[in-house]
Amino acid sequence: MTPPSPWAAPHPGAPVDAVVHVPGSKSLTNRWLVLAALADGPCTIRRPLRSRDSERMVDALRGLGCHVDDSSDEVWSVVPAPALTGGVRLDAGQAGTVMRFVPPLAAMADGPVLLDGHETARTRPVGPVLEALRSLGVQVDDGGRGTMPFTVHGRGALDGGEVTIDASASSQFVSALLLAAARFRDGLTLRHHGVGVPSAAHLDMTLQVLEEVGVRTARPDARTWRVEPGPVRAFDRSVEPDLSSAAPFLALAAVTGGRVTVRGWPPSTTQPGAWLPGALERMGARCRTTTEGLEVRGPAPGTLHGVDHDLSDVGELTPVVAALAALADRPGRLGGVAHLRGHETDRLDALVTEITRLGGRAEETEDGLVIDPTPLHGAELQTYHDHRMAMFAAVVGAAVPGVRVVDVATADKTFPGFDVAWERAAATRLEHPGPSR
Ligand SMILES: O=C(O)C1=C[C@@H](OP(=O)(O)O)[C@@H](O)[C@H](O)C1
Ligand SMILES: C=C(OP(=O)(O)O)C(=O)O
Repeated sequence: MTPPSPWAAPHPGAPVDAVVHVPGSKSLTNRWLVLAALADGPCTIRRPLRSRDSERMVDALRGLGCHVDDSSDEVWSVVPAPALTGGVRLDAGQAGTVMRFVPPLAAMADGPVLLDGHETARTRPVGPVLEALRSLGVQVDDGGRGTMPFTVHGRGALDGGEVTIDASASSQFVSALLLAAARFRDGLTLRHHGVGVPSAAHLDMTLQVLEEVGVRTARPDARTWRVEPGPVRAFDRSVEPDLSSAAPFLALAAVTGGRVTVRGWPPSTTQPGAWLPGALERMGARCRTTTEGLEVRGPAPGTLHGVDHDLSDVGELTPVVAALAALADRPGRLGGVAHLRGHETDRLDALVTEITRLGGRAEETEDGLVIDPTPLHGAELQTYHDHRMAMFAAVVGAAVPGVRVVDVATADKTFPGFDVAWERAAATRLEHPGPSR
């Protein structure tokens, strides 16, 4: 059911005690889908994320001739096309993973592939991926903009070779090329020039999934990746819960002085969410792994510490971390995330605007934000078609009465039913609040 807009963000006013189950990882689901399209046989993806971003990837694969059976919520099967087919128009929606990961597949299709998306996605950068394909001999028509819409004129096959790009605006440029490169005749040597590549966690994830399907990769130096040519082995894989979708729920424990357990937290993972327990502990929360998952216990309300965070490896978590920073006991600096200006919205600008609307103090820096916590008041918050701005607003609303959220349903980019899961968690109460259980 579509939630009302504006949606009244629940304000528990007491410590919560929730056990939550979050949907599968967007980043892993869409990587497995891409690899399935390139695999040497039928593949099985268990516990996938079904959301706007993964639906756009499924549609793209079907458009390229793959058979995807997603009738079950538990298990999807993908039969790769004998040869990827062109002559198709694909819709990336708002999904960065679709607009960046699909062009290298399109380059191996047997005809033109037009990729377009949601109007907010038409300003997001794709240029370095398109330039890389051009330098590998593929014709790409993008009107010189480096954004959607564009047409990749598939050639059936690519020789691969050596390519240099500037991936400072998105790690997804690197992931896109690496994911497809084993199917290039000569594989790929990819070099980055420019300031650093953000989101190291997602790059590790790309190398990890490639290894799991038998693709040989190497990292000769910090700015170079090598993918050897070879088959992508057919696979049967389960998708981890999305730890970035779990982040607001962990924050709910932190800001209410309550307890939240996220079920199925993986013992080891390449997801950026692996960074969260350490960061929450530095802010005064306590985290431990139980038989159920990861449990976070928040400090007494009002005592969450403001600390500085380098988010360069885990930029996706910034909006939730910004909510925590705005509710902390002293200023905190969030750095390493200049590229968030090119996300679903300009997230640095959006966060400053919304924190200011709440009566708080925040400023943009060259590569992030400085947040100086002050007492906040209720307000109607905008979400800018950005799922993570909806999650930011929900976390603030858990600590500040009177927060209303415009278009909380936009969270369904990665978390369908976020509002219901949030209401349920926020309605729980810890029976014995206090420093220990
Ligand atoms: O590869 C991925 O799955 C992602 C990489 C990151 O992109 P950027 O490096 O553009 O931030 C992240 O923010 C995005 O949500 C998902
Ligand atoms: C930046 C994000 O998404 P995308 O995959 O569309 O880049 C995100 O999920 O925070």
